[in-house]
Amino acid sequence: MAAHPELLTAAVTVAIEDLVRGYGPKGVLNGVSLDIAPGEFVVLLGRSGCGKSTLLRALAGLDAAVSGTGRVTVPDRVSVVFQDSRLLPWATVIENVVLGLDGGDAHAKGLQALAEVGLDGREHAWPHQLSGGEQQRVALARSLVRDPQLLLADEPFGALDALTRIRMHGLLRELYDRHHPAVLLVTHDVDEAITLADRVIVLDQGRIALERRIDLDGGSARDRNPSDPAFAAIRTELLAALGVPTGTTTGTTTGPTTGPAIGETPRHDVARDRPHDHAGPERNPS
Ligand SMILES: Nc1ncnc2c1ncn2[C@@H]1O[C@H](COP(=O)(O)OP(=O)(O)OP(=O)(O)O)[C@@H](O)[C@H]1O
Repeated sequence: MAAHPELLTAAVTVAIEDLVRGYGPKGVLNGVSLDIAPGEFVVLLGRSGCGKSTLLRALAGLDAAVSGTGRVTVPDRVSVVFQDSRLLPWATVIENVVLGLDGGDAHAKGLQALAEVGLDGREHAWPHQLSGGEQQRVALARSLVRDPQLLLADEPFGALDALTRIRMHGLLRELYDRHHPAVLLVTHDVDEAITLADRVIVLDQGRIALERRIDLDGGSARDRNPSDPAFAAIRTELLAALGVPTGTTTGTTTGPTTGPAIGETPRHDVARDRPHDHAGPERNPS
């Protein structure tokens, strides 16, 4: 979908108007309208198959094969991070980060981005020499080096172990606070959504079932603790919107060390099965 920069105002970085998408006769998105403000961190939450990735792919311009109507307005600089890092195996870390980047300062920018994700000194490594978490750090560096106005992230931490995932939450928030792009992040994980988002959108059967602003932060410091009763209340609300009864464990219980204590509501992952492997054209892999 083409960008329409003339329509973007200071108040809106993304505008989605009555988006309908389907594969063949199958309806996937059934009229989604959503605006994202500049610098707003929006998390899209929903069960497997509800259309999260389809929406994200529409914003990334990766839905050429999908029929539909509606209008999507995105800024010029959009970066995408997927669940797998999609690094080129035959290119070094720095080559992956700066691939396609113009300008004589590309290398320096790449090194700076790698330092920001904690990988200084690893620029000459090959992707296979990195852990999964490190590969996702490279993917983040590759997206940030392009100074995106919009960062799209499709379950970027879904394949990582619980501890690495928590570290990546911290890193992503740090990078976000420094660069402040608008973000749309897709996840199954309710606690991840509450931890990261300014606003959570619950998608159900291709429609927005709930929009919830996350207003947990008192002062300037961001301190969201899954054991906090206010956090737990939002979790209950989101789970209800997802049709999950309170107190029910519905999937993996990869509880973080900062997560609920024993006896409290367990971590909820609303996936019913493994996420799909989204094969298809990759116009803008970073
Ligand atoms: N390339 C495709 N061809 C046909 N159907 C597809 C294709 N990609 C997705 N679908 C279908 O569209 C629906 C929505 O898929 P989508 O990947 O957007 O869901 P999702 O919410 O991201 O799921 P998950 O959390 O499991 O990744 C699913 O029923 C899926 O089977």
